[in-house]
Amino acid sequence: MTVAPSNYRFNYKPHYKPNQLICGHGQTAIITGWTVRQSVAKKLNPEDYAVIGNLYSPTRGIGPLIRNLLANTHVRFLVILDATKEDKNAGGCKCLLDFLEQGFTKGKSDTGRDIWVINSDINGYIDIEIDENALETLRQSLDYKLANSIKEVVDSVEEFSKKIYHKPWGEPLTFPIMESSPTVLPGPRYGHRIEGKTIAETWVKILQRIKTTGTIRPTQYGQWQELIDMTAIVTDEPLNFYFPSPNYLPIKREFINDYIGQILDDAPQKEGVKYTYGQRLRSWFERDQIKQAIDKLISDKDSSRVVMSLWDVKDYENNDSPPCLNHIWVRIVDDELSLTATFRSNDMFSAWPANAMGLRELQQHIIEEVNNKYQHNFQLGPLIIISQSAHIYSDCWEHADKVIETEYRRICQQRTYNDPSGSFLISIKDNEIIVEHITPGSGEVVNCYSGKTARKLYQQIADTCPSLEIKHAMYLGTELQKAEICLVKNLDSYQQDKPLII
Ligand SMILES: O=c1ccn([C@H]2C[C@H](O)[C@@H](COP(=O)(O)O)O2)c(=O)[nH]1
Repeated sequence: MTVAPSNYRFNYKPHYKPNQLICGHGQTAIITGWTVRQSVAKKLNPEDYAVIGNLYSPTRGIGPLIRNLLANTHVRFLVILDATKEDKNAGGCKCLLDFLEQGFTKGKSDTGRDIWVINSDINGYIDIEIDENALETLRQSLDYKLANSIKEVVDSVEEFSKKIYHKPWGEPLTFPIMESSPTVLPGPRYGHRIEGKTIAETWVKILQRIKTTGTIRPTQYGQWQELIDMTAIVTDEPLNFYFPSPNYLPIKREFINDYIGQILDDAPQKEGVKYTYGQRLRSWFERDQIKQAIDKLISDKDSSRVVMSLWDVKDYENNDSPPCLNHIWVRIVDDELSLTATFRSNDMFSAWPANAMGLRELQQHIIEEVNNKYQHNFQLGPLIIISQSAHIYSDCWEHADKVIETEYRRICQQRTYNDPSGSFLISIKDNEIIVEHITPGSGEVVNCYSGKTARKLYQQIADTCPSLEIKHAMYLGTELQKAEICLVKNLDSYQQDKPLII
């Protein structure tokens, strides 16, 4: 602290968000949270404050605020107005206070970038490009007061401005801003459901899902991108397998012919030779589990006990390559035989297509045997694969991106209108929007909604039918809004799927 030179007057120079700040000439920065900054400014003399600005969000706002403070080292005081309900909800002011009082630690952003995380119950971030020592010096150099009202802000600013002139705490500092375009989008980590007609189509959708929303994390094999408990449902893979032309799958038909034996056929146990799935299924537990499954279905086609186990409890001991495929379950419902396989760990780029084809072959083998012995004609149902750690290794990311680029859009353009949740017929009657929910097959009406606004109706429909397909749900939203416009404007021209004529 030094004695004030008689004519000191600072100019605050905002580097970030300049048009959102009210600048003055003092040494006190005022953070108004969600309170309108102009309503604070008009009670103060610009000679007494350095800057007045809002802080809405702890995740996006504290970073630029701190960058500006580092570039204006004459600011030695902060007054933080944490007054409104919005402030408490957003937590920005509280988080800023925690930065000053408790500091920060290195961590990761949502998209996996390194970042300084404020030591707070509230998520608050500061760019990693800002030097740690500079942040520490800033924390030590600022005196601050919390205010609950504009009056308290005015009192605190007056008190600070009476204080003796403080020397700037250092040279102004600026740090580069990394323009990173995040590659990972937010999304649920657990339990994705992906459906496709063929293994090839399902695979492309899997790659897209993991590459866009999977978590990037280090593993003993290097980095991978991962989602947990991904359920892939292949509905119509043909008997002799669909190989696209040109073939974008990571395997050829010849490889599959050989690989199928590894799932269906027994193999002798030899020391030092890795297990095969066939061996685990046919002999490892001193019984032929595939045969057991077939016999069980023949004796009780409705059984829900048709299970094959591949994980051996001894796999924890002396096995540095325990099986990835752990559990198979077969079920007949409505004369349709489905097979569900669970992998504890699944390399979705390189291994999943072969795993899926091998399992489809097993499913076909079971249905043939059951049909032969049972003199019945059970149909081939879906193949369902639950991949618990569904991952793509980093050395395949580029290749995966290429497959997504060329194939994913094409697959998305194949429009189908067969949402198993059914369809909705929208009309206007007696000054209300009427929505009839009909079954996918015979079109029977199973429910009816009515209301005057799209919002009320979409909320009801979404709550009642939460498994609607996403494109179908979005389409419904647009149709309901069209119907509402017709209702409000007294037009009797609403026709589902037809352009709105105003
Ligand atoms: O049929 C298989 C066999 C192996 N893997 C992959 C999954 C993992 O990436 C790796 C095995 O590693 P561990 O989980 O056993 O460490 O091989 C498969 O995806 N399918």
